[in-house]
Amino acid sequence: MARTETPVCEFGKKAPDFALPGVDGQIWTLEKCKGPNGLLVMFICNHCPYVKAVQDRIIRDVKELKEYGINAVAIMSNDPTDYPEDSFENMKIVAEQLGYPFPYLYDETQEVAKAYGAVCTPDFFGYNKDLELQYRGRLDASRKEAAPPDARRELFEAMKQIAETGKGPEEQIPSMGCSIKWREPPAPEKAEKKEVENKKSLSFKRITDFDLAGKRVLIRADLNVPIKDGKVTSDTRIRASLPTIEHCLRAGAKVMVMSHLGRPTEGEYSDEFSLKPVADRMTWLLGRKVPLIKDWLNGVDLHPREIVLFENVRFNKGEKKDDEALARKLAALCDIYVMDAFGTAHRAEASTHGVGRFAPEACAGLLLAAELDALSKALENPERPFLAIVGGSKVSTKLTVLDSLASKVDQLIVGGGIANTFIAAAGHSVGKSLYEADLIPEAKRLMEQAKTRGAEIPIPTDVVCAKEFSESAQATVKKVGDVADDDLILDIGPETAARYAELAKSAGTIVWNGPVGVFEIDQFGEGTRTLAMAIAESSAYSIAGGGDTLAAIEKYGIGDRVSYTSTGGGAFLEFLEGKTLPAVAMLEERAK
Ligand SMILES: Nc1ncnc2c1ncn2[C@@H]1O[C@H](COP(=O)(O)OP(=O)(O)O)[C@@H](O)[C@H]1O
Ligand SMILES: O=C(OP(=O)(O)O)[C@H](O)COP(=O)(O)O
Repeated sequence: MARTETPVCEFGKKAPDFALPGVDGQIWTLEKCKGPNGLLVMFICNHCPYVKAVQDRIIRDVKELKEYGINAVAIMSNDPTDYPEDSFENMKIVAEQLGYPFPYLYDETQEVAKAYGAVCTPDFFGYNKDLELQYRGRLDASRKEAAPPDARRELFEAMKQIAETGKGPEEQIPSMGCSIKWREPPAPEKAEKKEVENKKSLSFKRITDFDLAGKRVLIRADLNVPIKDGKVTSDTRIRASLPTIEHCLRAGAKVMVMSHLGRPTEGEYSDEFSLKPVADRMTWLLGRKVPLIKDWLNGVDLHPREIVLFENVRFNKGEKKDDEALARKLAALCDIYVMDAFGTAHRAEASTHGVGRFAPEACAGLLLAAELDALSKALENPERPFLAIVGGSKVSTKLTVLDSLASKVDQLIVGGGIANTFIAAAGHSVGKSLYEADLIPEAKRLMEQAKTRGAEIPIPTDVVCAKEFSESAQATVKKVGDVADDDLILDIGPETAARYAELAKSAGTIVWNGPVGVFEIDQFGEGTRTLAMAIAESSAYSIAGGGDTLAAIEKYGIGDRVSYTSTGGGAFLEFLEGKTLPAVAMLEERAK
């Protein structure tokens, strides 16, 4: 999502005409849209955070401007292929839900955006009664977050002035937003970051090798996303899974999607780990109902182009242990099994591995194939110094990969529960913090090993502690040697964060998995925020991945400044280690 600013206003330029379909079923032209004293043409879309931040202000301003004889029209010109939230169907839903008081039009060919010279969403064009351009500035000081309620209403004031005098203000501050998603992007950035050619040819079947019409297709996606109060708080993994799902639906398949969520007790249903919020979010993104099926092991009847989501695979006994009987049951549900869960490809479980051994056909989905292609290319010849940042809470999964990772990278920094284990290994108290006592000897060995190579795994010199794990807990910065027995270390301290940020700024390549603190709670998020900003500002090629890391990237708004974001965390660390991921090994085996 590239951030873009609008150019200066070309005063007097005439508004290009158009005839576009609206969400109300009508065709709208410039003449039909215009008000007695002028017209506000807005290029907006559904998915862009800059638009979402001001939707309510746009509605307010448009309503009030009508009183001054100014009408408004909104045009959506994005290619929805990679942004299904922007589909015409979803435009209808958004317009209805928010009660847009203006026509919302779909510019499918993108010709209208090109004729206007629109660059981003939101991009505002304010015209006087003769349809001459008088304003090309922003709505107000909002960016991805809404500006304070008393922020100057720059767009409103300018349009009011245009209604009254026919002229816009001299001083105009450009609008900022996500770039328009062009069908044939000229953007070198996109080519550089996403269109990675497949140098290492991977020997497995791909979904595009099959005729899917009428076939029962079982897709294993990784929809393990953060959820709070029954709502998905970061849907990046869901959106990344949609191209495969939409490909299958378009091809006329009967589509069954399965995923895990969190780590529930196997064999037991629990509301806490239900995929219900995910089904709701998918319904919204796809613009069609995605029913969640609770009892699915014995199969479901579907028509071609129908889709269902199966309830959490980890509610099934035997899932984690890759139980053969369970895997055979899953395999019997389909004609083609599609492994698309890159984030879980490092797990040999019944739904990621066993099922593929027994299904009539097994292949990789679009996401899995794209991730493997992109990561192989990006890591082929990394620019040095090569820095890895490993944090988060999955200590046993991640600490054990550090061994081979340490020999691949020039610098390794640790955070979260992993750093706590290293702090304990260095002989300090970690109080009641998350750490893995069993892995202290391994952490000591890694530190020794790094020293003999003349390298170092630095441990934090200061940390942020609390007495309890809660949103209202008080944060106290302490020297690492001063942690009390009843303390929880929940973040790296400011001195440590600044040191790590310097390393990030001077790196040639950065891989980042795992927040370095409990970033979901603001008072323990400063370490992760500092590091995220340093990654964003660094000229290094940066790769970041992991369910919660993606959420942190979203929270700190650096998505467009990370070179490549992967949906995998542990999976991409293991891939980086050089391991063949079990799910990929299974696909390769099936292709023999
Ligand atoms: N010091 C800490 N103590 C407890 N939890 C932590 C700590 N630091 C980070 N975390 C938690 O780790 C979680 C992310 O860990 P993980 O799942 O390993 O990352 P990812 O999903 O990006 O691979 C976050 O929810 C964060 O709150
Ligand atoms: O979130 C995931 O991994 P990640 O935290 O390493 O990104 C995957 O969905 C795998 O989940 P798991 O580590 O519970 O097997």
